[in-house]
Amino acid sequence: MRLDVRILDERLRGQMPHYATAGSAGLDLRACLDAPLTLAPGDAQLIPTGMAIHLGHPGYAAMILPRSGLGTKHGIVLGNLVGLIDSDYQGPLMVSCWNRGKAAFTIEPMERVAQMVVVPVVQVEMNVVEGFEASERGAGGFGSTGSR
Ligand SMILES: O=c1ccn([C@H]2C[C@H](O)[C@@H](COP(=O)(O)OP(=O)(O)OP(=O)(O)O)O2)c(=O)[nH]1
Ligand SMILES: [Mg+2]
Repeated sequence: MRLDVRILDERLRGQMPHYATAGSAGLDLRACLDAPLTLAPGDAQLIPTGMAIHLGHPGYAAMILPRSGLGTKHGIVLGNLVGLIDSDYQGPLMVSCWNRGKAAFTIEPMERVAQMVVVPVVQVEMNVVEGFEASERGAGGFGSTGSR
């Protein structure tokens, strides 16, 4: 599908988020920083991606997720764990970068810091009931099926 995007940082032109391979799910988002940003262990900073998107239909959302390399090798994940972008949001797309590691990490301007996945959404209407039709699981959870 086509996604309306506004470029807010001219440096993005020519390096717009794109699918790195034919089968990629995520579009890498760049840190539109003016200077390198060092995150001390435990620090989080909201970083602009240099663009705004408008999904424009309640049947879609976008999720911002960590990149696995940065997350596992350097502890750079997201301050909100997952970013959820509403279909009617038109403001600057931001990434909260959190250094959950033990060493400082420097994010360079225009480095790819996270990835965005567009997903389908079902909006529901709450239907209040007194009880549920029986299911195989019922209220079992939190390991109820065993751990091995
Ligand atoms: O990582 C993120 C998370 C959110 N947003 C933007 C898009 C999203 O549609 C909006 C609101 O996000 P959310 O609903 O998660 O935050 P909130 O704290 O509930 O704010 P609001 O009261 O504005 O909904 O902020 C981002 O740019 N990056
Ligand atoms: Mg909200």
